[in-house]
Order: sequence, then structure tokens, then C-alpha cells
Amino acid sequence: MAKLNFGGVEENVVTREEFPLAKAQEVLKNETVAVIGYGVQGPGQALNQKDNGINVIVGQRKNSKTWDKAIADGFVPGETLFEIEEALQRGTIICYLLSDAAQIALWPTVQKHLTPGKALYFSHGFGITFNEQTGIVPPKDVDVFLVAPKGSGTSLRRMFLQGRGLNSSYAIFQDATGKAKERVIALGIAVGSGYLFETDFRKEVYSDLTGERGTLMGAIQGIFAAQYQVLRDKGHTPSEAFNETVEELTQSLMPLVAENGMDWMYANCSTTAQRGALDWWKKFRDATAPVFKDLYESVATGKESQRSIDSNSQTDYREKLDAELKELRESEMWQAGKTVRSLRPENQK
Ligand SMILES: NC(=O)c1ccc[n+]([C@@H]2O[C@H](COP(=O)([O-])OP(=O)(O)OC[C@H]3O[C@@H](n4cnc5c(N)ncnc54)[C@H](O)[C@@H]3O)[C@@H](O)[C@H]2O)c1
Ligand SMILES: CC(C)(O)[C@@H](O)C(=O)O
Ligand SMILES: [Mg+2]
Ligand SMILES: [Mg+2]
Repeated sequence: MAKLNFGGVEENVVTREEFPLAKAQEVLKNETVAVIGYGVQGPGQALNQKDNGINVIVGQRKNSKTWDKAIADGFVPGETLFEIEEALQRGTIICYLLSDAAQIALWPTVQKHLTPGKALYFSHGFGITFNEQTGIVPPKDVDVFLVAPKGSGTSLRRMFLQGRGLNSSYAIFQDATGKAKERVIALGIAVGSGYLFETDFRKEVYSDLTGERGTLMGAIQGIFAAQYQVLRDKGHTPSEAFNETVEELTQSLMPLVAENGMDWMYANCSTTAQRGALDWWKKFRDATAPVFKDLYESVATGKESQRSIDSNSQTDYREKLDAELKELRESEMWQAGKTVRSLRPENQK
């Protein structure tokens, strides 16, 4: 395991160089990896494993859209695609990739098939960490671990096809066989991770829930909406407001940050912009820090997990989420964005 210096702190990471695909294939050669659920992570992880030569099967409800999607993706009913229970029975490693809320309802069925020596794999620390809310308590004689790709399953697949790799975290909750570590790292490589960093279930879920509610998804939309509205209220057109809030960020500036860090992006902007950004970033930090503290508290006390379980366990949760997404999509800001995107040269016929 490589020890790397992250801004002055030493951490363990597993790279593809030290744990190449051939080693992952060797570790997993006698395993049947059953991917249960074919939503967002399911397809990315199952297809990457298939392309990496791993013996992977998919468990999904028949007569569902996702069953048909699995067939369209090359999984074959009766060979590599099964009803959930049959996949659970066949799998030696169960990748539990239903939504976090749905994992609760199916848990009694999964538990039945966790015979000694099998492994239970998650992509989130949710079910185990919040077990008082989820009831997910695995038997002692199975391995329990996670590989959590740090990004959407859609990106996991896209980056794999581009020969790149999303980074993932991994954690071991229970090592019953003595082989949990080589199993989990082999799976991490097999699902297409670029590299893997170590964590534990609790830290994974606390940081993940904070990140997605915070800067990655929730806060970013909030900041966009606030700035867009101020510009609109001051008489700027929708296209101007959208460009100065979103389009320039995603098209020009974030790729520079991704490539070489914030200071480098700043250095590639005018001295006027640099002066202003350097003066203002701390005000934004100080204004938002209390909200981030509240958010972390809400995660750590189990409020966020409970809210997610309560809303996503309802039978009409999908319709309700879709309605809220529609509200975003139909807002003036994102409608302006649709027109702006259509004007990108690569989107013009
Ligand atoms: N979405 C992501 O990109 C992402 C990223 C990192 C980690 N994760 C984690 O991966 C896991 C899977 O997340 P996801 O977003 O892929 O899930 P998802 O919401 O896309 O759902 C996955 C599958 O669950 C099925 N499902 C829902 N309710 C069911 C039920 N009652 N019985 C049987 N099947 C049911 C759906 O049909 C779907 O095929 C979660 O633990 C999540 O936190 C997701
Ligand atoms: C893709 C994310 C936001 O990183 C993941 O955590 C999720 O829950 O979908
Ligand atoms: Mg998440
Ligand atoms: Mg995440």
C-alpha cells in the first residue's frame, strides 16, 4: 500500500500499479459477483466488471424497465441475469446496490442467502452505520466491506470507457474469512476505480452525505440560484445571468481547477478578477460555514438518514422526486441554461 502525502498528512492509497487488474482477476477467479439492483451504480459497476473479465451476474426484478436495460446492456437471462433471489443464491459476493431505502425492505431476503464465507458489499456506509434505522445487521461469518465510487455511476462507466478511472474509497466492516482485504481491493479495481483510499463505514457515510448536500449538489445549486436572482433583479438578461453564474464555471473555469488547482485557475484570469476573488472568497466561507456545521450535525445525529429513509421508502417516492426535479428544470435559470447549452458549437448541427 502506497503512503502518500496529502497536504502534509500521510494516508494509505491503493493504486492500479500495485494492484493491477490481473491480480484482481486472480483474487476473484472463483467468485460469482452478484450485482443486486440496476439503477445508477449497478450498471456502471456490473458492466465495468464484465469488461474486466470478472464473473459477474445481475439480480433484478423481472418485468421492470431495468431488467430490459440489463438485457440491452448484454446481460443474458438465465446466464448472467436473474431474479433477485436467484442471484442472491448464486452469488458468493453480494453487491448490494439497491437504493439505500430499498435495501431495508429487501434485507430479510438478502440475509437468508448470506451463508458462511460469502461477502456482502456496499457502495455506501449508510445501511451499516445507521443500523438502528435500517435494521441491517449482517451475520458474523460473512465479510462485509464497501467500495464507494466518488461520483455518479454514469461517470464511473464513462471514465472507464475513456481509459480513465474515478477514485473510490474502501472500508472493511467485518473480516470473517481473513480475505476481506484482498477481496475488497480486487473489487475496487474490478469496478473501474482509478485508485482507492482507505476509510471506515461511518466516515464514508458522514462525508458523503455532507458532500452531496453541500458543495457537490445542494450548496452549489443554492449559490447559483442566489447569484442568478440578484443579477436578474438588477436587470440583467437571463442569458447574461446564466453565463456569469453557471456556463462559464462549467465550461471554462472548473476544467482549469480540475487540471491544476484553484490558484492556477485564478492565475489564468485577469488581475482584476484575481483581486476580487481573493477579497471575496473568505466572506463566502464565513457566511456559509455555520450552514455546513448545521449540515454535518444533521448527518451525524441521523436526521439526514432518517429523512432519506422516510421519503424514499414511500411507494410514490419516484414521482415525488421527479416533480421536484421538474421544478428545478422548469425554473427560469435552468431553462435559460437549456438554450445556452444548445448554442454550444458542438451541440449545433
Ligand atoms: N447513484 C450513484 O451514482 C451512487 C454513487 C455512489 C454510491 N452510491 C450508492 O450505491 C447504492 C445504489 O445507489 P443507486 O443510486 O445506484 O440506486 P438507485 O436509486 O438507482 O436504485 C437501484 C435499484 O434499486 C431498485 N429498487 C428500488 N426499490 C426497490 C425495491 N423495493 N425492491 C427491489 N429493487 C428496488 C431500482 O429499481 C434500481 O434498479 C446506494 O447505496 C448509494 O448510496 C450511489
Ligand atoms: C454521486 C454522489 C453524489 O457522490 C453519491 O454520493 C450519490 O449518493 O449519488
Ligand atoms: Mg451519496
Ligand atoms: Mg458520493
